Amino acid sequence: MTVNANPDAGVNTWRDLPAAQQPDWPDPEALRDVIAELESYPPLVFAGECDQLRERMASVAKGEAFLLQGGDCAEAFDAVSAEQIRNKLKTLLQMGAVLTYAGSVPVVKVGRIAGQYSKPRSKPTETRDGVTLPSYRGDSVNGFEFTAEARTPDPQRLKRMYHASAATLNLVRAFTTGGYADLRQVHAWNQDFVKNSPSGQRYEALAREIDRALNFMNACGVDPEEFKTVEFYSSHEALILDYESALTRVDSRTGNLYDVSGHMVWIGERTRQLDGAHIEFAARIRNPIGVKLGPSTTPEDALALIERLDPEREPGRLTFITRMGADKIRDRLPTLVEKVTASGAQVAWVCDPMHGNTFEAASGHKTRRFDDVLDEVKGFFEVHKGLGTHPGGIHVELTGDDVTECVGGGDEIFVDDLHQRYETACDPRLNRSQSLDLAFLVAEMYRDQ
Ligand SMILES: O=C[C@H](O)[C@H](O)COP(=O)(O)O
Ligand SMILES: C=C(OP(=O)(O)O)C(=O)O
Repeated sequence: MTVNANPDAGVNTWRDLPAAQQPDWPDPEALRDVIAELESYPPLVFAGECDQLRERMASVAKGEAFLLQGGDCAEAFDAVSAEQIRNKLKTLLQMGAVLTYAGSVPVVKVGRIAGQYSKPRSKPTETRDGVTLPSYRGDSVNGFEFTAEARTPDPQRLKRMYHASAATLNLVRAFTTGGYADLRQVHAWNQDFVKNSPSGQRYEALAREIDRALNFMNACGVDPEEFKTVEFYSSHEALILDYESALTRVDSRTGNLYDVSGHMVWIGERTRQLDGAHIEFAARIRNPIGVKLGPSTTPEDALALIERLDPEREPGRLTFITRMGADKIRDRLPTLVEKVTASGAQVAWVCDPMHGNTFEAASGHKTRRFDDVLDEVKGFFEVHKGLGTHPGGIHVELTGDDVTECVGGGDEIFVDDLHQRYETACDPRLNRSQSLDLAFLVAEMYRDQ
């Protein structure tokens, strides 16, 4: 059970510090009313589930498990549909099955889902044809449409984020525990991918091996019930601190604070200032925490983050999600990993191969090359292999739909195809086939490791 946090519990200490990337809410009183209402809402997740994920992440940090974290760049209110949620989940489960088999380790499955509604932006405003308006900051803040009305931050959207997250999580829980996620079913989807897509055929041998392994388990009399459910967790960037702190509660078992808006939350590259509000907020809660580390991160930054967020050096508490770019990972990551390892901290190292590899195509679309994404993951594995440390997982922006946002992949998307189904509201995602491609290729890398 969690109960509302009283102000003395430390949930609001971030308010005294500079908070980057917060919206300019036009009406502070309206915001206060929304916060008060959110504070009265029931938790979206239980503190005990966050503890369980922290234990799973401890296995990742110790080299005994692999993290698969993925989902939309920005979830959208009008995409809270059974079909879209199912497609995303299905893709993640298919990727998870391949990685589990090839890596022979448990795969911890975490969605960028049920709360990923807020976006940090490079620029506070956007100008089109001489008109300047606030940038789109995610459906939790303002609308995507380029009109003054849509772009004005509206705190009522924070309540919509809560309800959209609740509806999504409800369906995810139903799918993952109600039989839809049965491993044999997931494997059958993978067999379809291998059989029916040109890129899938390259993975026929691996798919056949998985098939034989499942048949073997069956023949050994493994209880089919064992295959029926899957552990799946939610995560999002803890960006809008008024929302995150309104959903922070005291766990009645331990007296600790938990952000019950999601199981795991992460702090982004643009908001991880050591003396800033986001790190202060993250330091107060007991959820497993991720921090994004871009190419400018120094070993001193990483060690200071550990000191603030994981003073007890507890495996599972802190995950470093590196997003260096394919051209920098082999140069920047080794020193970070070396110095952190030498300090005795046991963090989980996870590779986000998306955010360091974005560029603008001639058509004006923001895109990423599948080959760069793959190369960053390769670099990540190489660095860890060289240092004898554990490549703990991948963090990917993806969708279960056949969008055309990233170029390349086995069923190749060309720059000229980008306009066909470019649906993201912010950054380009891997589509279903590119995501499965990535899973099979990462599985091969994990094996070689
Ligand atoms: O998803 C991450 C960030 O929100 C995004 O990369 C920022 O994009 P921008 O540079 O278009 O603002
Ligand atoms: C904004 C994001 O990433 P980063 O903080 O690494 O730029 C993100 O993952 O949505």
